Amino acid sequence: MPWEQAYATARDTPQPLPSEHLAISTATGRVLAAPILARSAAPAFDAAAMDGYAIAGPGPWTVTGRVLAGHPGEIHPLPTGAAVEIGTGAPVPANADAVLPYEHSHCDGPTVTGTIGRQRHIRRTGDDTRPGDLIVPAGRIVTATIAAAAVQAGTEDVLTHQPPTVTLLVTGDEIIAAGTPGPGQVRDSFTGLVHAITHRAGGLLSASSLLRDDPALLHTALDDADTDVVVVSGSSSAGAADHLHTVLNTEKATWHVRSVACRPGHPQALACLPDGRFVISLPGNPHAGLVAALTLLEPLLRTLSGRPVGPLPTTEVTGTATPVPGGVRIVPVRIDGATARIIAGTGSAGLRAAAAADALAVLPPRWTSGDRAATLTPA
Ligand SMILES: Nc1nc2c(c(=O)[nH]1)N[C@H]1C(S)=C(S)[C@@H](COP(=O)(O)OP(=O)(O)OC[C@H]3O[C@@H](n4cnc5c(N)ncnc54)[C@H](O)[C@@H]3O)O[C@H]1N2
Ligand code: MOO
Repeated sequence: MPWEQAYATARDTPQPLPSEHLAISTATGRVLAAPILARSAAPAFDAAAMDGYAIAGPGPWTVTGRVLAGHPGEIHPLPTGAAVEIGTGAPVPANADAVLPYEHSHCDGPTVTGTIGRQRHIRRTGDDTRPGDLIVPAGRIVTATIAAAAVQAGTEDVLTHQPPTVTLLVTGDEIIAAGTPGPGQVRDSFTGLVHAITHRAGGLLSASSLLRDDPALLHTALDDADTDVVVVSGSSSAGAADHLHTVLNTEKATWHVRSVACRPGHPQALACLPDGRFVISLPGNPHAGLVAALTLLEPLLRTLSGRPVGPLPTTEVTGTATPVPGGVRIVPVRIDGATARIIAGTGSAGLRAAAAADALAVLPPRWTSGDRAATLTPA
């Protein structure tokens, strides 16, 4: 399958997960399934914008009391010719015309004098937001600022898409989770990468384990994975220890992507189990696995989580790369202004070039230096 079609299939095959009500304080990072509307006005009452005196009518004024923010009890209307000392954020008595800041007023015993300027220094009820006003539309990711604006407007719970949950199964007899590899062993490179890409795409990596190359173990682990998506690293190819395709066929999975015309990463795959769980196969070579995670896992999770997947950015790419007949070559690049330069010495196993890169450029079959190419962003 062409690389572009594989990316579009991962993006377009799933539906966003159902929505659920959440307390706004726990909704940061979720995608809104419904707009946030103001439940109450902000400010909720006429409030002083300065410390000073609330005054009614023409001066001089007689000070009759003091109102600070959080004032308990009733606040009486201010008779003409009267003033109350007032603090910023305190409710302004009815009938007050303005707040005179301390620095624009003079107090002599019970009498205050001063000049009302152009500014009245009163924040009127609903000046910022009225009940029913749109705070943000559906589809936006809840940020801390959106959450703060929502509570300011009296909205304490929101409707958001559920985040897709992910299980990672790292296969390979040679793979170790930590420490220094012994002879023939390889330290796992995928758990951190899959965690970061899952998180960036709005998902949750809720389980992760290492599996020996044994089809029965893979079967059981797939059956037991109680998540929306199962990611399997390694075991994607044709070797005697590569069981994933056989196991998925036994499970009667539907293949959506099975081998992609790209290097690195051609054995990557996307399938769906009969119960609706998605399985993504990341080739074991770490650079190939990274490419596959950006090609299939990220767009799949973005759609499941309700995030829009816009067109990939493109940039002018310079340098040399070996073309892939009938497919795309994916290369790490350093971006310098409007141009991306290919980092030399890249293969499908090592990640050093990808670590030094700002992006991975997707070079089409007839690409020559200076042509534009789509880019993916490593996590
Ligand atoms: N006869 C063929 N052989 C291979 C083909 C092919 O088309 N025909 N494709 C090659 C390509 S391309 C890739 S990519 C790999 C894919 O291999 P698998 O997904 O089956 O993975 P393994 O064989 O288990 O491992 C390959 C390689 O990656 C290392 N690896 C695996 N998991 C991890 C991990 N978690 N962290 C770090 N490194 C890992 C593993 O040690 C191997 O070196 O197949 C080619 N062969
Ligand atoms: O996926 Mo393989 O070489 O294309 O690493």
